[in-house]
Amino acid sequence: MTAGIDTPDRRGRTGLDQVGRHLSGNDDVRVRDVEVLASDWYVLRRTTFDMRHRDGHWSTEQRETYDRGNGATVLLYDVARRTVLLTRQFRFPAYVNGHPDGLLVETAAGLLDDDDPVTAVRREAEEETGHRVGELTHVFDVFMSPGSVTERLHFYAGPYDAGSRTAGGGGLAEEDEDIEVLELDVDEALAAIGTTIVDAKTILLLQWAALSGPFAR
Ligand SMILES: Nc1nc2c(ncn2[C@@H]2O[C@H](COP(=O)(O)OP(=O)(O)O[C@H]3O[C@H](CO)[C@@H](O)[C@H](O)[C@@H]3O)[C@@H](O)[C@H]2O)c(=O)[nH]1
Ligand SMILES: [Mg+2]
Repeated sequence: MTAGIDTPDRRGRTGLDQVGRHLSGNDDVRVRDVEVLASDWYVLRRTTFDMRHRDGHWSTEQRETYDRGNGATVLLYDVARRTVLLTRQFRFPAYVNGHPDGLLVETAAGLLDDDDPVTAVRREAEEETGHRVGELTHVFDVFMSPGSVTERLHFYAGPYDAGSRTAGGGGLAEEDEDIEVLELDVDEALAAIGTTIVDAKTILLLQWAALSGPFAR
């Protein structure tokens, strides 16, 4: 009996070794085995598969994949005041990989957990920024790091103003989240790309907003 495989682990999960075994969309890929290497919080798997190359020969490959589920993110914008509402929070993976203090400026975002993307993005926007988003524009759904991380991130944008504010934001105290809410002039935010704004989802949304979204000229 193994927790997470045939009995629930401490997060209630079973069947963690079944994911990916039955893929059938690509005749040139045959999955042979899935091993769970780690599942303390999210799940790291090693998958062995046969792959037919473009010249016709087959090889056996192994790939590790890190599975945190999927996520959703939203750019909150105010066209009249030309501002965007962002967050700042400590991100250990960025800190350990060269970011000077690990405090990343980001659009509000979170994992879907068991919700659909629209429900999840409304929940995260309110928890993190304290604004209840009304209308939402779907922008695109994107693989953020397709060589190793399974996540597909769902992108949205929606207006905010003084009237959409319901609470202070800042994240969930019970999850120890500590999230600062940051209102920036959109031109200042665009100018900060590559220096103080180095989070991919945030850059994608800011550039979309300037090119074809609410701040397009
Ligand atoms: N105990 C524990 N908690 C964790 C761990 N990893 C994450 N958490 C907690 O899990 C929660 C995740 O918060 P969300 O707001 O749902 O997700 P997110 O980390 O903001 O993710 C968003 O941004 C990511 C980075 O751009 C995106 O990858 C993701 O899709 C989403 O948009 C946070 O409370 C975080 O502290 C862990 O290893 N252990
Ligand atoms: Mg979050």
